[in-house]
Amino acid sequence: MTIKLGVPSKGRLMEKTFDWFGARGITLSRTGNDREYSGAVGGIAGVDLVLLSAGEIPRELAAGRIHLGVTGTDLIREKLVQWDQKVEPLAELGFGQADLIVAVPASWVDVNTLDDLDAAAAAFRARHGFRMRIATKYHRLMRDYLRIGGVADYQLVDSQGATEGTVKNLTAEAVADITSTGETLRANHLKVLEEDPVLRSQATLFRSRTAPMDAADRDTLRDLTEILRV
Ligand SMILES: Nc1ncnc2c1ncn2[C@@H]1O[C@H](COP(=O)(O)OP(=O)(O)OP(=O)(O)O)[C@@H](O)[C@H]1O
Ligand SMILES: O=P(O)(O)OC[C@H]1O[C@H](OP(=O)(O)OP(=O)(O)O)[C@H](O)[C@@H]1O
Repeated sequence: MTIKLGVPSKGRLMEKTFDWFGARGITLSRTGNDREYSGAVGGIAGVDLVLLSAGEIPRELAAGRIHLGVTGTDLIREKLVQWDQKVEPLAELGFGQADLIVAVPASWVDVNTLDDLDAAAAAFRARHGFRMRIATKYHRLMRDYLRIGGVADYQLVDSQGATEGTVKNLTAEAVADITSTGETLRANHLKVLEEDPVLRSQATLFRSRTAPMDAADRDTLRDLTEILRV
């Protein structure tokens, strides 16, 4: 068999992942034309490159269809129940840093903390007859965080992209999303609550705890982790 390495198939994450492996003597490359999702691994035999959406890598690792995968810790924690039983983080890669935060309209001058948000949510429900809407794609992480933080009168609305626009579009009152420079939040007149982030994420190399391996695969994996020094 072979060791399957899952890597994001496009954008910044793909390029930086290729650079990170390249700096350690393992060359990852896309083969075929620009739109073909196939790739090659140089510097070691017995490893196949699998190009995948960053969001699907957690599921593929948990299902044991790939042995190693690069994705954000935010996606692992959001998508895998009891993530640490399914995957093991081998190395933080030092890019793709982003914080999962809660943000409200900058004009809400009385709302700066989670306690303030709870009070505002209760007032909102009394006034409007429905619960304050928080737009996010991080449903599991946010439900846990808001429960522990004591916020009750809210509803999550799903937003898979352009989440910061939901407030202006009147489909949500607040958002929970990742931020890096903060520019998207500022441009959409949103401010982050003063609490620590819900989660600090970065691109990380994970090992599947469930992917089947024969003796040759085990040798390959050991050689690869030695070359990568992880
Ligand atoms: N602005 C950003 N700065 C740094 N990291 C980011 C930024 N936006 C997203 N990320 C990180 O990149 C990873 C992939 O993000 P996302 O799920 O948005 O993927 P995508 O690029 O939309 O790809 P796909 O749609 O194929 O899954 C996540 O772990 C996320 O934390
Ligand atoms: O703090 P900033 O540096 O402004 O970056 C934050 C933005 O980056 C991500 O979006 P992405 O570009 O992945 O697009 P998306 O809206 O489709 O998720 C994230 O969802 C924010 O919208």
